[in-house]
Amino acid sequence: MPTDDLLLRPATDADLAAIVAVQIASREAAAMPPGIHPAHEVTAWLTARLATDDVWVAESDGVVVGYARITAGWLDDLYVVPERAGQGVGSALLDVVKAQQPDGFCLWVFEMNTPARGFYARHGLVELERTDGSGNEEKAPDIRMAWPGADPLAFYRRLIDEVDEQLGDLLARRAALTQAVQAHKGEPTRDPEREHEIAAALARRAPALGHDRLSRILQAIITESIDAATEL
Ligand SMILES: O=C(O)C(=O)C[C@]1(C(=O)O)C=C[C@@H](O)C=C1
Repeated sequence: MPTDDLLLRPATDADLAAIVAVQIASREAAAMPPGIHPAHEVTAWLTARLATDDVWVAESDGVVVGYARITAGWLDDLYVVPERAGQGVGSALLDVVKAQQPDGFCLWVFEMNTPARGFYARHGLVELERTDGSGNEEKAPDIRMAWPGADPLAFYRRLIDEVDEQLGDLLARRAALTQAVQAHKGEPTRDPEREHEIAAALARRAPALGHDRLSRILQAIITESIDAATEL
């Protein structure tokens, strides 16, 4: 069916039941881990989200066939009923999302969901980072993708600034711990075996960087932490 029959409009409270049904049907048919919330919990969740988030529906002949849910900088949900998959409904909704978030946005997609990953890649989204799934409810590996918007450099720099806020806090905490151990030892001493173990642990969390690079990064962090304490 062509997409010229589609009406794209902001959702209203009256769309709640339809949106819940779209999400459940779409998830069941998609290459995703099974939903872990029963319908009444999905309903409660989306009721609250409708009040706060920017939700758009795609309507065909008066029937909601897909929806997108947006929060600042994120596309949180994009679901299309299985009967209308591959017919441009998702693309039309994604165009709405791009128009609503011209400065770019991120989303999480399950690694196993290769059709969705291909769809997003075809629409200009890029892969940013991967997780082992330990941080999501389904415990399934996922991928953060991004559409970098009108000014990609500014978009990526904003994301770097967000991560560096956390990195700065972590470096301050780590330096304080190095300094505490060194103070306990009484004089600055290095323990290469211990540093090797730490680099190995870091490499398990950041395999793309690998042991040798992380070892050099760790060296710099420890050396600078010790130096900072001696300069106090
Ligand atoms: O564990 C120690 O012995 C420390 O002094 C701490 C620390 C670190 O900051 O992790 C610093 C220097 C050593 O070479 C090894 C590790």
